Amino acid sequence: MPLTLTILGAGAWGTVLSFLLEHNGHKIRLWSRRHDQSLAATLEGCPIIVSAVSIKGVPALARQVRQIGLAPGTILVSATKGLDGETTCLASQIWQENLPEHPVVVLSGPNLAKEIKAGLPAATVVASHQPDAAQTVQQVLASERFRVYTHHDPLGTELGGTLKNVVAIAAGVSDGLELGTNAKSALITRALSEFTRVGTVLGGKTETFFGLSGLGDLLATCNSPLSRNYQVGFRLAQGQSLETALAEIGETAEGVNTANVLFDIAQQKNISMPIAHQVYLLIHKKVTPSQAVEALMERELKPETPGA
Ligand SMILES: NC(=O)C1=CN([C@@H]2O[C@H](COP(=O)(O)OP(=O)(O)OC[C@H]3O[C@@H](n4cnc5c(N)ncnc54)[C@H](O)[C@@H]3O)[C@@H](O)[C@H]2O)C=CC1
Ligand SMILES: O=C(CO)COP(=O)(O)O
Repeated sequence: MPLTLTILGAGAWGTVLSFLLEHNGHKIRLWSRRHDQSLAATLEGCPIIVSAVSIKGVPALARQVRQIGLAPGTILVSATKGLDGETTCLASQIWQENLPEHPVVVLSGPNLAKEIKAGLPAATVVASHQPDAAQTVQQVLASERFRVYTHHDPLGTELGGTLKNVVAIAAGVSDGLELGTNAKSALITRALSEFTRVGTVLGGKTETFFGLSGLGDLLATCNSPLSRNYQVGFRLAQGQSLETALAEIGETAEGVNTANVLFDIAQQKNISMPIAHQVYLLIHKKVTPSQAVEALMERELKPETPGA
């Protein structure tokens, strides 16, 4: 049955999600902070609200939506991949705190917006503690060009999509320095162990990090110049400053903020995150790209323990 749905955030991802939903026959109200639109009117009567704003916009927007109020049963879908700098919370946690009575569904997967916009096939995950809500979103969003899987681990699903952005910066550095395929394979594999380690401490399930929203998204973003986070790393390796790289990319690269928040989390919880640590040092100009590689290669020798 065709529905009227709201998408909050008219950036690259919000726009492509609206194309996918319109393709399935649904009517879309696309809200942007830049347009003179009433948020209350945009939300009214919509059974599903999709948020695709950058993490920095989520806390204020979630408070606004709470003040307006939603009809009982309205589902909130969070498509943001980031960590809030102030609270270290994920976007879905911010939404759930503000909308405690409403089902929250996390949407995350290897989903480079430009490929999906071009009509290329892709798959994603919708995860929630409320399986009915995840199934509803699956039915509404799935099509012959966008395969949607449900999942029961929203925290792990969202962490996979969020943590891989930091690794994508490192992968961009690796390619920018022309370190070759062996180096990048090692980087991606060790990074998967690293983010499984922090992800499970934060409450995600180990197996989730080996699925579409973990390994899947890691492979997509670490191997595609379409990834803005990869582009940040690539440009840093070519000698651009972070400020120039971000300005030229022009869209959100969540990995930069995530590296900062992750550094605080790793310190607080005493978790070893060597790759994320070097990314943090690099974006703060404490090491050069070559020094970051050297530091990773010269760490104390140890046995390999995949996934840990
Ligand atoms: N572009 C992609 O391929 C994908 C992006 N994502 C995630 O979706 C989120 C949005 O990314 P994009 O649309 O690509 O970025 P974008 O830079 O194209 O758009 C960002 C959106 O967030 C809004 N926004 C930014 N700061 C805000 C603030 N302070 N208050 C309110 N709204 C604010 C902007 O107005 C815009 O609508 C990010 O978390 C990203 O990681 C997830 C999957 C794929
Ligand atoms: O999350 C994404 C693909 O799944 C988009 O990656 P970037 O934000 O690095 O472009």
